[in-house]
Amino acid sequence: MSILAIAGGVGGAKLAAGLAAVLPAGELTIAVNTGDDFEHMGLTICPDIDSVTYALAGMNNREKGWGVAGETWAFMDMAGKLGGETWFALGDRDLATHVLRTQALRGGQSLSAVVARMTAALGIGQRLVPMSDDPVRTIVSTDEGDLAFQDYFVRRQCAPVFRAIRFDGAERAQMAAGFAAALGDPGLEAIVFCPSNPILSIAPILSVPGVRDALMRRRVPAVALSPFIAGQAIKGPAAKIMGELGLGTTPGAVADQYAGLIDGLMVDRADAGALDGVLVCATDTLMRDPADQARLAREVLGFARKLAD
Ligand SMILES: O=c1nc2n(C[C@H](O)[C@H](O)[C@H](O)CO)c3cc(O)ccc3cc-2c(=O)[nH]1
Repeated sequence: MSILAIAGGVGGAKLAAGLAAVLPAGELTIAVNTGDDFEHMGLTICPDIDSVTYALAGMNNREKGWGVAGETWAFMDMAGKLGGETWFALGDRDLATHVLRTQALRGGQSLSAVVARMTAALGIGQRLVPMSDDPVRTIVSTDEGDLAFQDYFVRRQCAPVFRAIRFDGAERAQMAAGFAAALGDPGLEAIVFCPSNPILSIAPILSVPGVRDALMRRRVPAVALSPFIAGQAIKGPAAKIMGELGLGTTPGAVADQYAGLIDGLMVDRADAGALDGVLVCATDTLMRDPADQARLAREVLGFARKLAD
């Protein structure tokens, strides 16, 4: 039996780590957003893949939600002294990931191959796959014009008003083989949308040709975990963006983002209440530590299995 999780970075990584901890090794595939990826200081940075990787390896920085725990910043300090860019912080340990990945990609390896090798090296027993091996780049249209994703998210701290989003390269991108294999796995038991930002993190995955169709045609239950508690995002700009788009942050607004793609929505107890078209399950959705992540992962899987009955 197998489970497919669909995840962005910070919020997604926590549930992904919980699922990885409670499922037997090899039974979980996590398909991860690469729309946030970019070239910076000559390196290919894949923030969501790295956030999920570090979380599954138990080496993530829990306060920041990205990067490595116990990080040092000598490289950034020196780069700043030399007049280099410092708005996007690359820690010394994290830097090794970007350098080795860039070297492998330039040597002709696919992103999938690089991710498989690095996750294995860090002792991760579940499959982590990029949504695609082809470049897809998220562009945010704002009141100040179009911004590349990290310019909007990190450099401008999401301050410009969000108007629209597009995923450059998506129309030419192919689903990564490992993602397609998980979607087509006859032993697939359930699909889980992690509590990532539906607009910034999940929409790019759905923009890859074939992904939405395959999810619509699923024969197994699909559940999403809402990233909101009482209208507020646990971390990040999801509430601001959903507000600026006039969508709101209610469970209904989340369910609308996944219309036709989910059978159940897990929400916090603060948001309990029935919805049309999807079954709702209310629980404590805040993940403070690995124990919460594992508990919530078990509850999400239990909910999905109940939907299959
Ligand atoms: O807010 C920040 N996020 C940083 N992130 C996080 C990242 O840009 C976003 O959280 C995601 O793209 C959104 O999911 C990094 C991620 C990496 O993998 C490597 C370096 C960074 C650096 C920053 C940073 O300086 N500031």
